[in-house]
Amino acid sequence: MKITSLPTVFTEALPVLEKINQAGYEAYFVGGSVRDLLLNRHIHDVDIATSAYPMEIKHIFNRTIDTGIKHGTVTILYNGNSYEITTFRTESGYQDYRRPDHVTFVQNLSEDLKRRDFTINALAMDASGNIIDHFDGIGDLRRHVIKAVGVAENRFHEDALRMMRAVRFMSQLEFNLEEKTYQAIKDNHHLLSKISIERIREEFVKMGIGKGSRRAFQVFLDTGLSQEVPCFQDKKDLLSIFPKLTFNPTTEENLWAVMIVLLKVANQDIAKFMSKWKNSNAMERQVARIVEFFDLISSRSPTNYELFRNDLKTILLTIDLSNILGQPVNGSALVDRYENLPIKKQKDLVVNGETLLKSGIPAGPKVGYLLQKITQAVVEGELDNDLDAINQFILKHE
Ligand SMILES: Nc1ccn([C@@H]2O[C@H](COP(=O)(O)OP(=O)(O)OP(=O)(O)O)[C@@H](O)[C@H]2O)c(=O)n1
Repeated sequence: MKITSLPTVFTEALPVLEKINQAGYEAYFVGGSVRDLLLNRHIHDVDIATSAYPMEIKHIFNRTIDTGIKHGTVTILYNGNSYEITTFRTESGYQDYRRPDHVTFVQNLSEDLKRRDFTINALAMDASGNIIDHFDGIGDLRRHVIKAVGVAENRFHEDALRMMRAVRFMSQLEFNLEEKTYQAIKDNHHLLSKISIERIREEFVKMGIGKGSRRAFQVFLDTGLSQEVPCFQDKKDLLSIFPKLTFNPTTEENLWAVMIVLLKVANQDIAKFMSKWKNSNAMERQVARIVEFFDLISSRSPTNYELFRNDLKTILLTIDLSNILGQPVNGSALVDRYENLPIKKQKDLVVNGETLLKSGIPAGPKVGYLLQKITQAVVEGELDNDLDAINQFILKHE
């Protein structure tokens, strides 16, 4: 197969391939970019594989960064873009089912393609647009199948994360798992426990927000992979709800929001669950806001109006909460309600603890009690956020 019309991301990178070729070495576009080109999907960057050694690449290009010389990778800067160029290699010395300890450079592309995870990822393209496909990756793209290169079990023993990648691609591409690949995951799911949660999380999130997430979740459960993820170990029932949802989360925040709501419905410890994921601090803060926000919605007694943020509005508008909360929830009505709140944060209230003390309320629990009553009445629209009105209200409730 020959591709005659290439997107810019490739045409911009063609001179890089040509320069390597002119120096007497082979060079190809490889991996996800070739797969996505054939699927007509958006391509964010291209990776290059070559017969040249890293030192030779450093001679050919002026501006280079030693990204992973030991593993054969040099990043080059060319015409305002950066490209990762990796020497053809096989991987050996896998210990702990993680990344290889050392790699062996090889002189032909064929060996390099053989070590890759799935047939659809073992494609290469030369500078003239010819596709090199030793494992019928093109056929599998047509059949919508994720199939391991060679013996599936071996691929997963080399890198157990590949089992998560399989379900992630299933979701992103809306593909099926080839039978032997599926069986190999089922037989080897326990190997996933060797992989760090950070690497699992990256694939889990991609799986959770892909178009085929619900089918992928089912496989994540059925193969036993979910059992190997610490926070899901005792949550089979909870996870089984996911494939039945009537919508797909499309952002990471939405995915966590769905998880949180599911945990809430099941009355489970959200903080414990979330801490096991080792999310970034920023995501943790976002998650905390989502948790409090759902508290707000389900209890219908808002206490902290600062929690209402535009980004959370999206969740309300895009997720069918009725489905997960098991009670009718009109997302847009809730958005309207919160948007039109007389006060959106505690500071907006014309009184606070100090002003109440100054007006003669004795120090003690009464202050907090009154403040809460006032806030609630203002939020519910029963009381104006006005000093006179509030003073009248205090007289009645003292
Ligand atoms: N555990 C892994 C990770 C990667 N690869 C190979 O390295 C390529 C590049 O990997 P990566 O950039 O992580 O993923 P992509 O397949 O490019 O997918 P995406 O960019 O969508 O994440 C893959 O296509 C695959 O050939 C592999 O064999 N095993």
